[in-house]
Amino acid sequence: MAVFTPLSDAQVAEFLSRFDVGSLVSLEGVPSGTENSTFFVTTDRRQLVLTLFEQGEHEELPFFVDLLDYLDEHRLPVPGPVHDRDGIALHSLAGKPALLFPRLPGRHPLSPNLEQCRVLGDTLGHFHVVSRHFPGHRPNPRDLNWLTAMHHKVLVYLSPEDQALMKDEVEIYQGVLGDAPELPQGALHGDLFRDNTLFEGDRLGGIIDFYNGCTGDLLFDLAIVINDWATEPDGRLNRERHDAILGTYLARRPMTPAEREAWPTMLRMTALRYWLSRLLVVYVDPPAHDLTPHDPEQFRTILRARLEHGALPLPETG
Ligand SMILES: Nc1ncnc2c1ncn2[C@@H]1O[C@H](COP(=O)(O)OP(=O)(O)O)[C@@H](O)[C@H]1O
Ligand SMILES: N[C@@H](CCOP(=O)(O)O)C(=O)O
Repeated sequence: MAVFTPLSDAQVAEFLSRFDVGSLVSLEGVPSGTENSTFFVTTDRRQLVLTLFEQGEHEELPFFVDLLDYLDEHRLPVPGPVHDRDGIALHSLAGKPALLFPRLPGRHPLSPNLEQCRVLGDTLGHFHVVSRHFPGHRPNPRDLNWLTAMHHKVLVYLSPEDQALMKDEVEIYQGVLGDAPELPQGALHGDLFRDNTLFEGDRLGGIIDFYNGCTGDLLFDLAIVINDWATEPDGRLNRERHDAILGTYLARRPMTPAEREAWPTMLRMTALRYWLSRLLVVYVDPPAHDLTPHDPEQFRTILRARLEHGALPLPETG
């Protein structure tokens, strides 16, 4: 259950009256959210999603609005925030910052087929071509500096073997990525897991949940995608999904030589990023709400598999 702040029909009807979206017909809390309160709102004119921000840095919300507006203007499949009659998107409701979005069609592809992988790779490639010119700035909150600063907090909860693994890995990333030439930069989704996309058959209805959005190494975003979308339960890469995603991505945005060099390290670093963030949730900073945390072991397994088997060859593009 993840509606942390219940809303009445009257509150939402009054809220909607500043927007040109029609009148409230029905309001439904969305149970699957993890951080914010999300509602499906139906009016006599359209289907919408209302999000109340429960946690996080509220001063960063204008960045997310600007990023979504920018991507929407560039015809990426994202929920461009609905602006009111005065052009304002960000409001307050029940004492919480609130945004209204179009409701996008589709379901999360938990076992994506190869066409869905191709579509996702193509869309992310397009996203990154466009996002290189996004003028906003928000440093990546889960980059190597964060890993370096935070990994100490969980070491005490790990076996001696895992402590050594985590410490050695962070040191290697500092060596490899610290000395590398700057990688191509742009705006990132920052958490593009399967459950942050919606597909209707093979059509991508949209990419949602931009609250890890930031600016930084584009390769970081791509490595997150490969680790989530193209990994077998034993942590090894699934070659077909890997090639489907990277084939279409690289056709849109070929990697630079520095990115090719950094790629195996980036796959490991983004696996460790989730191993660590999930460990922090379990041991150090559990959420105020009673939600089942994601399993840290899954990303330890992925990290170990990347270490043991390395990266797969990158597919050739036409
Ligand atoms: N624009 C949207 N269109 C359709 N469904 C959405 C949209 N935004 C959110 N959802 C649904 O609400 C759920 C929770 O939203 P999300 O932004 O992921 O919340 P949280 O950050 O709390 O996890 C999503 O898994 C999805 O099912
Ligand atoms: N998708 C993530 C959750 C979001 O990451 P966080 O660093 O913002 O906690 C996961 O599967 O762990």
